[in-house]
Amino acid sequence: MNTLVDDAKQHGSAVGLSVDRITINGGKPLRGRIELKGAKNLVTKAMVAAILGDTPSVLKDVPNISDVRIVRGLLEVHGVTVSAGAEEGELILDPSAVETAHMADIDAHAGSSRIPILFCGPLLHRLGEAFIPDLGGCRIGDRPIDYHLEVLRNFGAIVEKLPSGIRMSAPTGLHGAKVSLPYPSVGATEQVLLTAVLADGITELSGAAIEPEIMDLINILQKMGAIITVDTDRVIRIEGVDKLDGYTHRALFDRNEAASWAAAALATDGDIFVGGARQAEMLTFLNVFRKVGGAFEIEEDGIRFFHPGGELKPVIIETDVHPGFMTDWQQPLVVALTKAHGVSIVHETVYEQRFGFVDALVDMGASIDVHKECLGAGACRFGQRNFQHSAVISGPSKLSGADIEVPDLRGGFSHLIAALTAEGRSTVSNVGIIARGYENFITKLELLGADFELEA
Ligand SMILES: CC(=O)N[C@H]1[C@@H](OP(=O)(O)OP(=O)(O)OC[C@H]2O[C@@H](n3ccc(=O)[nH]c3=O)[C@H](O)[C@@H]2O)O[C@H](CO)[C@@H](O)[C@@H]1O
Ligand SMILES: C=C(OP(=O)(O)O)C(=O)O
Repeated sequence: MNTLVDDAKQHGSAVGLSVDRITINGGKPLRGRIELKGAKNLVTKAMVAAILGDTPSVLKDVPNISDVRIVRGLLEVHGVTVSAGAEEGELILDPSAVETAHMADIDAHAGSSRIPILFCGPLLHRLGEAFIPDLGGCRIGDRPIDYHLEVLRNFGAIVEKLPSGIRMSAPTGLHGAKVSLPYPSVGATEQVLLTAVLADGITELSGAAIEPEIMDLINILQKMGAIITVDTDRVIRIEGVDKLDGYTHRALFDRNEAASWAAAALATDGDIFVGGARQAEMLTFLNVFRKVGGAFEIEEDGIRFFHPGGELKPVIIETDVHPGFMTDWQQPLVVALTKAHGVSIVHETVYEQRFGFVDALVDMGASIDVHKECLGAGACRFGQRNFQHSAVISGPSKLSGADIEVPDLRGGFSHLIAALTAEGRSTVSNVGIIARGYENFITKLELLGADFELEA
């Protein structure tokens, strides 16, 4: 079987989604209210952090998405007992049996998520060794792990690459280090945090990523007993401690999901109240949303995103690390930009191959050209390197229904939006991939009044 189809089925079935395809009758505005839970990009890391505690942790607002299921499976293989708490979306993670678990089944869970790499530090602290199977995640570029491995070597880990994955050991323990990242990688920053908190001595990380999800992970680690200082200019200092306890924490809301539904409201001429969304973590998105012609109202319990009428306007966006315009926001927004009057440019500077999803939009009638030149304010790491990383979107275009296949998580959500705005019927297949990061997206579409049928 084709791996993409296989992946889509696995992700879908992990959350009880038994359909592969949705047939959508487009042209109906999405209207109504949906509720967010915790961020995929925080919750999965918070689950790993529980391994570091001497006592159980309680994580609230955990979404029912397949990446959470995968991390849960990995934790259980490592001896962490994971059970449901009293409230919906609450997980209790008890790491007391990690030392006695055996690691024979580990590659049963390989290949579906990028999180296994973050088990290294916690397992090295608890067991003195770790084995990391091949990593999954969205195919949006090469996604190397060189920064992670270099960071772990700096802490004193011995890294051995095997055909089946990577084996690590720390025969003399892990020691605080001065670490500098060549690019503010989210994952590598988390690697440093999860390793440094129990390492012997002080760690100074420069070139750190400072995404809100990382700040929330720091909140969690501090609750556990860690000492972490966030300085100006992307410097984070961690004073290693001897032991950490479990935590109780309500996860930060999923700002990527919020931005996706906001884009859906705009593209479909709709009006969606996204319960749980907050302004502070979405400032950059909200500015762009307003410049395109979208409107929003910030309430205590969420944000209402709507199309206020009138023409949408083109924008020039450059994706970037926080506090820039997040790379995971561009795909859903590009669909709305196909309706803007004029030429928009999206310069993708975080991942080198994140425009695979536009082919389907072009088949549906969008006018989008992708270029290898840097068409943003400045050159990025991908300039002069043959990566098609700048998109020029000329609008407005009328999209027509088509048969389209979901290529990755955010590209998949943008395909759903495209089908919802298009004239006529579209069939979107491999929708299981969307379950990696969007909880109950089918139910939410129903709540918002979308006209669709599910196909097995
Ligand atoms: C599960 C999770 O939280 N995923 C998010 C995380 O991914 P992830 O943590 O994988 O992304 P990174 O921030 O690490 O990647 C950013 C850039 O650094 C490069 N790089 C990274 C590590 C490394 O060892 N070597 C290297 O070259 C990557 O190829 C990429 O070009 O941040 C991305 C950027 O905000 C988001 O799009 C993802 O949704
Ligand atoms: C790229 C993404 O996730 P991951 O890093 O898990 O593949 C995403 O959330 O859009």
